Amino acid sequence: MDVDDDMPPELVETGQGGDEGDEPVEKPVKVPITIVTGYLGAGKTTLLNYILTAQHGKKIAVIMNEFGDSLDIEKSLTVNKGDEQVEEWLEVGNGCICCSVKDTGVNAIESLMEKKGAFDYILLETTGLADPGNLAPLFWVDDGLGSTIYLDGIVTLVDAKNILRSLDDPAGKVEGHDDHGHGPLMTTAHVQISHADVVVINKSDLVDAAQLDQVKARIQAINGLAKLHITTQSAVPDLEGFLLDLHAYDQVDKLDTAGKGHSHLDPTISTVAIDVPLLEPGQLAKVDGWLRAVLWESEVPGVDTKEDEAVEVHRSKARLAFTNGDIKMVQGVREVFEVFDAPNGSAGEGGSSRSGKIVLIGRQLREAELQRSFLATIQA
Ligand SMILES: Nc1nc2c(ncn2[C@@H]2O[C@H](COP(=O)(O)OP(=O)(O)OP(=O)(O)O)[C@@H](O)[C@H]2O)c(=O)[nH]1
Repeated sequence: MDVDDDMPPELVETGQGGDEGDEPVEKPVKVPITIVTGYLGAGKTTLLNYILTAQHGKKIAVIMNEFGDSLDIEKSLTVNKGDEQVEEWLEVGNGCICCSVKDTGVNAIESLMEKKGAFDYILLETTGLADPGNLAPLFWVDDGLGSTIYLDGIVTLVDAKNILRSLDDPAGKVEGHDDHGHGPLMTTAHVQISHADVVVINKSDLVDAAQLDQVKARIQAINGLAKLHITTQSAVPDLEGFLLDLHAYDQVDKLDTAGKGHSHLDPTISTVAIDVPLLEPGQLAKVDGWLRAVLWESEVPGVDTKEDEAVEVHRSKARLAFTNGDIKMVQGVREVFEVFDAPNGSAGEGGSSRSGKIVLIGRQLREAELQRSFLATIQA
């Protein structure tokens, strides 16, 4: 990797005390972190090696979560910074970083940056069995906590030859999602795709055009929002916008699902889009309440949902337009969601500012029912 050792550190020292007069207030530059997930053998290591050798001139920390069979108390984090490889030991309670590190993971990465200097970018490779929905909220740290890292997005690699089999293989049933023994099979492959902001369909050399189309259609049926890239040897054409600088959690740029999630090609997970009319400012609380019912309680307000029909939302995004000209956005992963003002000058999706949309990705999402429930709630 081409690293200029004289490159100024990106982490600007925070000013001490408040009496510097005209001194500009120095704030730490936040370092984006992308979570790279994907089934065993999909090509994650190939991707990370590809990034480390690409001539992009950025200092990128690649954190590989070495995960063996045993539940060791310590896991090795191998961090590649330029030519230098350093080993850091990260304490975890048990299991892998994704399910047990919680705040420790963020702290460990921050202390690593303190010791080793700032990176432009951090890529965190998860184990093949990781459920990114457990990991993302840990790195989606509240601004108020003053973290020096922020979650930029989730990239999922899939193996074009094996992904359809993985989605239908009962051996891959994901743990920690209670469906009361009902409902179609949900595998680790499902949750890795449903949470993804970018899906890289790798090993495209091992399938023909028709098989590739089938893979694409199935993935889009699950996650109608993710960007898809087709690769061999994990060679993405560029880094920015493909793997880095995704801003998947602090912007809502496009909510164009174009009906992709409606195909019912996947029995388990779908993407639904709910039209949101122009809202009065006072209706925001109702929208918030509706989202809480759906995301927190797994309920669809006004619908008597049977236990085995409970909704489970993995990813949510929304754009809300108000009569006073305000545009608000919603970002969510599992039950964690955030409503924020659209960045200045952004209409959010380049569309009309007089209407909005809520897009949900998850299990048991019945679009017409959700649409009716939403309208009834905001009009009540
Ligand atoms: N044919 C083909 N093989 C590939 C491609 N990309 C990677 N491979 C090979 O597939 C194997 C698995 O790739 P890895 O990058 O180790 O996959 P991984 O996702 O890191 O796998 P785990 O560490 O087991 O989770 C390696 O032997 C790679 O050389 C590709 O596009 N086509």
